[in-house]
Amino acid sequence: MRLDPFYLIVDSADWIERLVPLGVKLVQLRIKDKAETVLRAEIRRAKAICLAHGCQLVVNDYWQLAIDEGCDFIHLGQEDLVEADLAAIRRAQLKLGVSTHDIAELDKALSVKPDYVALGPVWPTILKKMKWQPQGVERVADWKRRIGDLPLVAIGGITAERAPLVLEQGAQSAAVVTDIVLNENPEARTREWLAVTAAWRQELETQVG
Ligand SMILES: Cc1ncc(COP(=O)(O)OP(=O)(O)O)c(N)n1
Ligand SMILES: Cc1nc(C(=O)O)sc1CCOP(=O)(O)O
Ligand SMILES: [Mg+2]
Repeated sequence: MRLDPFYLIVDSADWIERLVPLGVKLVQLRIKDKAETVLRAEIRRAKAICLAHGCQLVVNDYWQLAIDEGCDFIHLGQEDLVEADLAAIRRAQLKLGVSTHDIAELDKALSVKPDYVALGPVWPTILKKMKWQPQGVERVADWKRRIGDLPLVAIGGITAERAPLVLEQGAQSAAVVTDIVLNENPEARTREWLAVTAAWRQELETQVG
């Protein structure tokens, strides 16, 4: 499986409506602390927008809602994995991305045969409080050596300027939240991300044919 080198993460279908039409091809809907009716409506809207724009939607955390709403890709962290019904996820043929922060978590992630592994935080992040020290770009290369052909996603403190650094170290995709959504011009910043990741996207298109 190939992932677009630019992995946008946002917390609403409004953001998806605003940024996906600019050419984003991989987006995660990461919503926290909302009622199920709201989550369902957001997932449904996000799915329709992504379908119209040829963008892969990844639903964070809510694997059951993703199945119910006919989505095909979820992201789960280590704590999410404890609760998740992996058999149901497999039966529904959902692709699965899993977060990792150390070797024990990587072993756990690999044991569930994910479709990608995410490593973070590569740099300090302001999005959420994390107990992990920044991993650094060398750790991205180390993770890639450990997981071989399995796609690697780098996350945490990534900016348009830093994205090439993780892609050069073997990450297939660089995930981003605040560098875009807190930018004074998110549309312009999204275009910058598309531009700085274009070489890796082109390589992907050549491989896919
Ligand atoms: C691509 C990607 N990587 C890591 C995460 C973090 O997942 P998790 O550890 O479950 O934390 P929350 O995002 O749910 O707070 C992610 N969402 N996406
Ligand atoms: C949601 C998330 N998960 C991480 C991990 O390391 O698992 S870092 C992170 C935050 C990413 O946001 P930003 O691009 O603003 O730093
Ligand atoms: Mg989670």
